[in-house]
Amino acid sequence: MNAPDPIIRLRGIRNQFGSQVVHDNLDLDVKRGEVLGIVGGSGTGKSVLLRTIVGLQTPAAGTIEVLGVELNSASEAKRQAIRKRWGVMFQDGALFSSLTVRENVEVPLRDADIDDETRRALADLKISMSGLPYLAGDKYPSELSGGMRKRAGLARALALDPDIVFLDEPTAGLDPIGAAEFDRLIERLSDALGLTVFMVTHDLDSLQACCDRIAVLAEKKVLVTGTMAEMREVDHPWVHDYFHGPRARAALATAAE
Ligand SMILES: Nc1ncnc2c1ncn2[C@@H]1O[C@H](COP(=O)(O)OP(=O)(O)OP(=O)(O)O)[C@@H](O)[C@H]1O
Repeated sequence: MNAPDPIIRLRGIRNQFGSQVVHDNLDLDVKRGEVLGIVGGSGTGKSVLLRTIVGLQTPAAGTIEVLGVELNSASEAKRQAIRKRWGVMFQDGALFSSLTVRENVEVPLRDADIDDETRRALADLKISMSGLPYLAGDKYPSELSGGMRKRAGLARALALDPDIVFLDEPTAGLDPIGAAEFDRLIERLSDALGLTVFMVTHDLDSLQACCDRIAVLAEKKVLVTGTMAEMREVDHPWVHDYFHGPRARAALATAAE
């Protein structure tokens, strides 16, 4: 069987802020159905890369193809249609504070041609899929813990039954038990829904627990991609230190338990 086309295909991406070049000639393929972890030192442009793919940052050069559509040359209508095929969960959940959790999850569904009751039921379904208690739908973001806010952000990202979800540091700020639960949730959702997950993370436990592949950002590009085991064989100072450091050893030991 031929390998499936990449669901996301980046070629020659350049991002620059003033004289600071963040990405230069960056290429990346994300395969359909995989959970891809994006790692790299602080400031290597992981979040900028995520923002570039979802259209919040316009690159100075390069092409971004999602689901076979080159976004920068596509018509606005085509771009809009592709945008509905993905969901994004930002670090703090990025919820509207004046709306309840259910209303937040309903926001992406507002343009859909469905009645209020169906919209509400769909929102409740995504809330429960994200592991939140049923009553959480009536709460405001300020009434939730950080971990629950992240789950609410995930529920909103899942609102339109996306093909792809983008997660920016989903386990940052969670305690180890909450982080491990979140990893399991991502793994389950990806398996059950065939979701492609693009996850920016610093969390070696997450990489070990739920990523099929890892892409390392360094030297302004995707330096290397591969499995956790393959990363441990890479001869590059940052990659070596990261995947052989004490935290990597702890993550491997936890996974082996
Ligand atoms: N809107 C912006 N204007 C100017 N510089 C920016 C902007 N957004 C990002 N940068 C710069 O681009 C670089 C990459 O930022 P980015 O947030 O993507 O890094 P990161 O790899 O996600 O880092 P971290 O792991 O610390 O979150 C940083 O030096 C940052 O200051």
